[in-house]
Amino acid sequence: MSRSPSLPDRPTREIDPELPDDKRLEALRSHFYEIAEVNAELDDQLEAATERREQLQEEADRVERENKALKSSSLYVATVEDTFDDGEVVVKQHGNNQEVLTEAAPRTYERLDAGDRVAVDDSFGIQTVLNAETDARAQAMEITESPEVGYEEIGGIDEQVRDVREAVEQPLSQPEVFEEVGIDPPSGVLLYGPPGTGKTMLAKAVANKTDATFIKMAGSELVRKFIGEGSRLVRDLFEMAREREPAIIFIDEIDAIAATRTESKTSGDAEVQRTMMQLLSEMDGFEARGEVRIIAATNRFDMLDRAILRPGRFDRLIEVPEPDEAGRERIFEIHTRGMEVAEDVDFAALAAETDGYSGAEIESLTTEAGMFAIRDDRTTVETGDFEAAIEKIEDDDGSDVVPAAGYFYQ
Ligand SMILES: Nc1ncnc2c1ncn2[C@@H]1O[C@H](COP(=O)(O)OP(=O)(O)OP(=O)(O)O)[C@@H](O)[C@H]1O
Repeated sequence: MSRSPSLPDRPTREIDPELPDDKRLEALRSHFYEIAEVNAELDDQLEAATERREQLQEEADRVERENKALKSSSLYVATVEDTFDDGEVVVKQHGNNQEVLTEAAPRTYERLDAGDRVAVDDSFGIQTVLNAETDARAQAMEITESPEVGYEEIGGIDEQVRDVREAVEQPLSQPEVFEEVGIDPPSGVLLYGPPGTGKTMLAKAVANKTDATFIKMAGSELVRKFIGEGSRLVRDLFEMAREREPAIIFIDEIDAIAATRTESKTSGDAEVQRTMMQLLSEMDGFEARGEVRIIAATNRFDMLDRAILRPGRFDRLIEVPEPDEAGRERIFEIHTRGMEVAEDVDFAALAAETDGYSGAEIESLTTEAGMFAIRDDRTTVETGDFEAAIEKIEDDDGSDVVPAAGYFYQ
């Protein structure tokens, strides 16, 4: 923006009252001319300022119009492939991968680089350059600075907790131990087992214990929601983790991007392949002793492409099974800690009755029991409430709770 011009000095002149009249008149006249000149100069400046104000107002109106248009119409996300000196730009639209030569307004053009993501309208006019907030990156990743989950809140999988602490926590909290012994800690840890058994909790608890940033990305979302952006988001994920060290990267439902290759050659498959290749290359280029640890989880171990299990990738496998009876009893205790529970409620008996329940199912059972107490106008939850909750859950399911079907271990 141009600087405002400085104002001319105000002319001052002392006129000696002793001067003869004609000399005084002459002096006054020339003072008057000086003032008139300054006045003319100020007039010019005022005119220029008014003109500039009009320009700025026009600019403000234009930005407001653009803003409204952006809010009211749907735009498509595209990636800049190439820029040319004359303001022309090649963009590739996400989803259908259509490449288009378009033009960018000079102001927008100045900010564009190949690889940037932009929003384009129906006629491929570039409306805006996407920044970090509007970026898929922000939506695709869940970032928590040291999540509030402790190991003591995880029941029935003590052995798994110990394994994860050894493989993920220790390399972060005591890297010197690995250095002294001269070994690299496991590169990545894969937690596998049925849904709702505490895999996410475990990853969060490690982040909490090590004061690490927890960055979660769901494989299924990469494939469903961010079509065309998977490999870039995986790159961003690792970059983000490096920026926020110490960090735990948690890739949930990794089977969605790392499933065994199928015969079909649809473009969707190719996209998933690219995402997985990016993941593998990120892991291969990873500093094993660094301050970023990677945990992935899956309910479908049988579907995984073995390439991701090679040494230097997910080379530590930890099975997180459904809790056994003692584990279920512990989980009942954990999830009723904050509840008013009648003295005679027998968690061991409830555990015996809930064969096949996962941690997540026991959690919803305790909530359901609490609801029965509320319906009955009580603040204390009784055995009958738990029984009613079990009945309700099993009725809703149409049968006994069955362990998640369709996954197999090695
Ligand atoms: N072992 C457990 N001890 C205590 N609570 C548990 C346990 N497992 C699951 N839960 C409860 O269930 C919720 C969901 O568990 P979590 O998200 O960790 O499961 P998950 O194994 O990651 O499941 P998914 O495979 O479906 O992502 C937790 O927030 C917790 O309240």
